[in-house]
Amino acid sequence: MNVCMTPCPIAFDLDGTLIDSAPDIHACVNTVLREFHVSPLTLDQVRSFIGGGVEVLWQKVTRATNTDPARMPDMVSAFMARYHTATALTRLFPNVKETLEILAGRGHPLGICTNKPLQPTKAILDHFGIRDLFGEIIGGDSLPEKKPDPAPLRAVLAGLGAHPANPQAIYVGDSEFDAHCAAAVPVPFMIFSRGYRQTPIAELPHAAEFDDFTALPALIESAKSVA
Ligand SMILES: O=C(O)COP(=O)(O)O
Ligand SMILES: [Mg+2]
Repeated sequence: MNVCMTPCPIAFDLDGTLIDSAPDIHACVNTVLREFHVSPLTLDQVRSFIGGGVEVLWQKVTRATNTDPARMPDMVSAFMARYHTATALTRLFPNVKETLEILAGRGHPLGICTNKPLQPTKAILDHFGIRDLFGEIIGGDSLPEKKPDPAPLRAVLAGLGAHPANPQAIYVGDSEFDAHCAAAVPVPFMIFSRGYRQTPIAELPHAAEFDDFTALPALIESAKSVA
């Protein structure tokens, strides 16, 4: 696998990595379930459904609530109508903004590769005043493919100036979708351990693990010496 040459492009996942968005997604899901006269789900349930994008989320919601899958398109539409304004309960994970500013200040081109649709992605980045830090943003509906397919991450890295056939870059994320996507590109994957993954970290391909964003710049620097 290629190693990162400083200052290499760095792509970030969004939900469960930069932002703790599960409370807003949970509230939004339950508002729609209420509208459709379906019993609500817990925050832990909804958090465990995040990572694959909106369709995967709603497949899991309809399964967990024993809802007729034929109702899913209407529920997804009702959810999407609310999703881009669902920012009130979302927080940046600690030290995210400071760390992004440090990495940008060192010259790393930064990007976002998320399965979250583009409109709510841009809305939440604007909400936190961090959208301008990212030179390329690919959402779950930007391309026909979603993570774990490598196409979205390849598109982000190409947009950040990485060589298409030889991307010397790093991906930072929290989930199974991210780990397998990075392995398929391939680029080294750094996993944020406080996110929404369901699998033990040891079972996921990763180059490094961290639980506080203040540790990330040093991990990225040390990736230069990974053989
Ligand atoms: O919206 C989702 O389900 C996942 O979003 P993420 O790719 O930023 O984790
Ligand atoms: Mg995620």
